[in-house]
Amino acid sequence: MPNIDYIWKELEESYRKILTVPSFNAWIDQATPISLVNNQLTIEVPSSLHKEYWEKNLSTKIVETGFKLTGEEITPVFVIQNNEPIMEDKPKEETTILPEQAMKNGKKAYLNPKYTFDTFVIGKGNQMAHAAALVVAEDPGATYNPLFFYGGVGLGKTHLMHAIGHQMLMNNPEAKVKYVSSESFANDFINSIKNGTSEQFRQDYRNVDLLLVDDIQFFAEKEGTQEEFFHTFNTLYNEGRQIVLTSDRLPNEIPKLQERLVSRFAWGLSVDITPPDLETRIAILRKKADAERLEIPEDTLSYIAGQIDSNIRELEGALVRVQAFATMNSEDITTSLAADSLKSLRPISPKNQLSILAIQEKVCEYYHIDLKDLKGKRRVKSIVLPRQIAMYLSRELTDNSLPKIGAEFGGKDHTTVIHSHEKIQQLLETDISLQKEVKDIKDLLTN
Ligand SMILES: Nc1ncnc2c1ncn2[C@@H]1O[C@H](COP(=O)(O)OP(=O)(O)OP(=O)(O)O)[C@@H](O)[C@H]1O
Repeated sequence: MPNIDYIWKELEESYRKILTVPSFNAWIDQATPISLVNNQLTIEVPSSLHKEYWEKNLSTKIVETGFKLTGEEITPVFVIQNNEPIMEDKPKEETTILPEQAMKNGKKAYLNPKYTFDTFVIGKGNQMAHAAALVVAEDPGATYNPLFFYGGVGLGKTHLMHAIGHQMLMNNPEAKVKYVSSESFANDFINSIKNGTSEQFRQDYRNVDLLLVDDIQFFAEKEGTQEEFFHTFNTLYNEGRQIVLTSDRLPNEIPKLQERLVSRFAWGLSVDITPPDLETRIAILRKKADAERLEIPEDTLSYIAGQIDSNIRELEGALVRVQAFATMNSEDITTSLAADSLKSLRPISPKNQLSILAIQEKVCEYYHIDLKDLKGKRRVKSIVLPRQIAMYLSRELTDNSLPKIGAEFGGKDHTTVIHSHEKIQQLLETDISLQKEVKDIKDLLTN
């Protein structure tokens, strides 16, 4: 009987022949064979979404190949990884270059040619979002409609959205893809009313195969735009066209978003993108450095990745800064040069350095209460207010998502965090002593 490594290698080879490079990277590369016992092949995958996809689309191949190699019936069993980070230690797949036609169509659809699946590094915080994006790109309108990405600033939501557009155009160059920010949608709508071109507006938005709308939190409070978007959504959805949306938070957390939109957005799949872990940040920098043909030692990449822990846009900015600094001084890029060039960045990004725990501890110290109580459920006023302040500050001073903040407060729901944030925000408008207290705590935290 051939061993598990041999069988897996053969399987990889056969998948390579039938899958696109992004699909191979998303499904096969992210899976790990664990054991082969009594003809049962156990395979570890990162999420339930991966498990479903494997079971539905990829497992027949295992039975087929297994039989060819062993003469026996091999049964695949999928288990979900125990939150292990994914390390990029496998050789890189060759890059797919966008065919010229797909590139042209992508430009027409306002897609950034750099935001493809190939340039996207898969890591712990985004592997589910990446997999969902791929499913939608390969089979638009069929599985997750709408697909909704949410998460903090600069974590790759727009990138994945564009990648879906590019992939769809690669598969079908005739596909009509439209990408807009929610503000552009609102502006187009308002202009169409002003110029009497409502019919054209509708044609533009309702005759597409894929509509990508970025940052829909900016729909908040725009009644007319929401109304129009509601009809656009319905038309596209009813015709089986794919809709992909992004926001910095879940639909039900967007203030003044109409209930009927919130409920429609929940018809599909909402996926959170969380900040990348250190390995992923290093992998992103390495990919970027390779693309720019920069010579950077590994330890320098690790150093830079260690400086910026939540926003990938800032991470890329740091690399550009180091590169510019090296060019200006005609020096090679080393860790000490990176440290010099990033020195001045550090004080202006306290947002990245504060942890929720640091905020909680400072608030406890300030109000003389126990951390246990702050994170607990007691509803006495002397604890409730500091708890709300700590949640407020966690939202204001860190990039953590609402669910993450809730979790750090003894497993509270994200809606509790929203409520607390709103409550303190409201009080701060009029309550002078609270203004002073919050300012004192902020000063203590940032000095
Ligand atoms: N996993 C990743 N691999 C490679 N590059 C990434 C990844 N995630 C993000 N980036 C890069 O980081 C930058 C910011 O990403 P993007 O604009 O997609 O973030 P966003 O989540 O849409 O942010 P915002 O909330 O500001 O709209 C882009 O240049 C993008 O290419």
